[in-house]
Amino acid sequence: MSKFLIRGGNRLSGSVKVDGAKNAVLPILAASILASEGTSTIEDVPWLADVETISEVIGCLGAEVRREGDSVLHIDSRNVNEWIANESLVRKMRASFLVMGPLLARMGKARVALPGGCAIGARPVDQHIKGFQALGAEVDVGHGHVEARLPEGRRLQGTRIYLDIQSVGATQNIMMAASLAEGRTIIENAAKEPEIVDLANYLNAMGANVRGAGTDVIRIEGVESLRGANHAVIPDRIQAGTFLIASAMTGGDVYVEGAISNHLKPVIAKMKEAGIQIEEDVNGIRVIGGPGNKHLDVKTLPYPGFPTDMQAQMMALLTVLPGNSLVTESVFENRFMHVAELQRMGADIKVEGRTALITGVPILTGAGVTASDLRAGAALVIAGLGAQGETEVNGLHHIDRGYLRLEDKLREIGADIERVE
Ligand SMILES: CC(=O)N[C@H]1[C@@H](OP(=O)(O)OP(=O)(O)OC[C@H]2O[C@@H](n3ccc(=O)[nH]c3=O)[C@H](O)[C@@H]2O)O[C@H](CO)[C@@H](O)[C@@H]1O
Ligand SMILES: C=C(OP(=O)(O)O)C(=O)O
Repeated sequence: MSKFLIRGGNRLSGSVKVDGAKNAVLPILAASILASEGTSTIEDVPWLADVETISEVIGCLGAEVRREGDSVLHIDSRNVNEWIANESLVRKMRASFLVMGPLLARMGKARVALPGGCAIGARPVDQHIKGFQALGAEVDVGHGHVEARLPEGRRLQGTRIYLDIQSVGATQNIMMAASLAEGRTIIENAAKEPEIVDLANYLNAMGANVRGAGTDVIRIEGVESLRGANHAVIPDRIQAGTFLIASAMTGGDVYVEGAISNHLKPVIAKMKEAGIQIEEDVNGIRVIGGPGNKHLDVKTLPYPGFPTDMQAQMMALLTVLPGNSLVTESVFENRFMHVAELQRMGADIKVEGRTALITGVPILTGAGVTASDLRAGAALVIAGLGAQGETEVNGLHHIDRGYLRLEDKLREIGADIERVE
């Protein structure tokens, strides 16, 4: 088992480059199996554990996935001929469920294991299923699987779908399926995340007709077939936000190259509110100083609200801001697993339901801690960078799902961090 050893206290400084977004590339690779002609070339692909998993999932369905260099993938999906996704791979990663919509549209039937919950919540897929049913599929849920079928010889039928929750994954799965449906589909109360826009851009490059992505009404005119296309993945706003907060935690001066400030508005606004200096330009974001001198209230919400995927990292920073800060997690019901670990490092946090009250302490102290999920892990690394003494972060497989060479990147900007086996 590997772990990070972090000796806290170094001020971070310099420039760090953002990779392509994990949460954009996963649906894009799922969508690539919609192409019955041509090949896709996807650039700025971060070769993360999750990206490897989705590549294996589509590989088992008959797609040929070839890596070129560090960040390019070529996908040939012409021979996709399987309709059952590999169960052990799906169980490994929830986002594998995103192959359900494309498979159903391409093959007329699909079976994918129920992804189940994880450390942050139960994470049901009822909105995905509601979408497939509205598009004309018969859906059975049982024995740990979701199976969807179209009547013999029929295509999915365009329809109007109102999502009860602005679910990112359900919006993506329905968008992908509807791209090959007969007629027009309208998704109302759709999620508006930048990763949805990126998926729509890729689908449109494949020959789909998706309009309105990034708003809460998405219109999709179905087409008969899609072809492979070239696409460059958007920068990872969560990785970028993690570096911004890591720098602030150490009172550093870091330029996060490639970060799109428009995608990070709520994070930047909160950091400025805490008294941290942030400079934005077209090529990136610079954060100067920190950790800040004023407590904050933060509530997670669907985009463009404060991202739940930045909640844990922000909480790490709040542990050392003066006064009482409040964090309300409204997207997932159980995303406070990092609290107990931050407490081990001296943080003063009380949790009541979905709200955490954080009373700032002057400094955290290094301790042995364990990541329970991806962003909890990032929060513990941030805490370790600012803490006095040595912090040992275990559970690195969670962190590796979403951060490429995190320790190398942090070391390049001055952190004292190493991975030991
Ligand atoms: C791979 C990926 O892109 N993951 C992101 C995606 O996850 P994911 O797509 O799973 O998140 P959703 O937006 O679907 O989930 C939001 C909320 O809706 C609930 N829900 C969702 C679907 C459904 O059918 N029924 C239902 O009740 C979930 O349990 C959760 O409480 O968006 C989340 C919210 O921004 C992020 O934290 C994840 O990092
Ligand atoms: C929760 C996350 O990912 P996933 O939906 O893949 O679990 C995340 O990226 O923070």
